[in-house]
Amino acid sequence: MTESVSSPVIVALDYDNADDALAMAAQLDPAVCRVKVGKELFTIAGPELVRKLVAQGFQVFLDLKFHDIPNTVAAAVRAAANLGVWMVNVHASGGERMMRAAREALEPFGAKRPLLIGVTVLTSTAEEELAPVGVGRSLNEQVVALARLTKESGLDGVVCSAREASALKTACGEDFALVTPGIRPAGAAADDQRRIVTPADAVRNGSDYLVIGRPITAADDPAVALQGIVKELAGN
Ligand SMILES: O=c1ccn([C@@H]2O[C@H](COP(=O)(O)O)[C@@H](O)[C@H]2O)c(=O)[nH]1
Repeated sequence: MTESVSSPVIVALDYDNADDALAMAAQLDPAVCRVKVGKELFTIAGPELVRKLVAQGFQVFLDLKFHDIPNTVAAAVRAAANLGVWMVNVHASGGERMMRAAREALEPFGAKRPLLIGVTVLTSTAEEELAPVGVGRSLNEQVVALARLTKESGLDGVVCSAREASALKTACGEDFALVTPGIRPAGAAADDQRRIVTPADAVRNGSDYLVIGRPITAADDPAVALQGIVKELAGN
């Protein structure tokens, strides 16, 4: 696995087959960006594809957002660590006992363990969608509360929108990693995302890692799109 990666970009390999994902990866440099395998690709291509990406030198974020009873989540996170991934995540709303079980499952991996991250509120969620699912707090309050719980449970950071990054650095400290999807270059379509931020603003707000899918993978030339984003960040 590449030890140092020059940009904070994590390219979301959201494809419905392994060949397309590997073709995209072939256009990427593991010294420049990381890659993310999510639910669609993992369901279709499974652990073999993850092993291939790791063998190619990529730091792989396995974005399966586990949410289950503590014993099941602990076992799933352990299985992810055995694949050699760099980062894995669980839903913070699974609660402290679930998150602590996941963290403890990684103890035997020592310094080689993946980063363990809690998902706060999905970047596709808008303020008005919280009340119907029983959340009475404001979106910002909910994100901060879940991030604090994630930190108290011993995890390394959270997934959030870069809109909340500054508040979370204040609430949880500089070392608490902020992983932010919902990144859109100026003028790009929001698609199904609701809390979007440009790459440069995300870094200015305090994001540590920028998860970017369609603005790169659906571009006419994905390598050029990535280069443009990396350049924008370098000028930051
Ligand atoms: O809150 C979240 C958590 C995960 N994601 C994932 O990130 C990418 C974003 O892709 P885009 O094409 O750049 O919108 C995708 O894989 C999501 O599953 C997220 O968007 N928001």
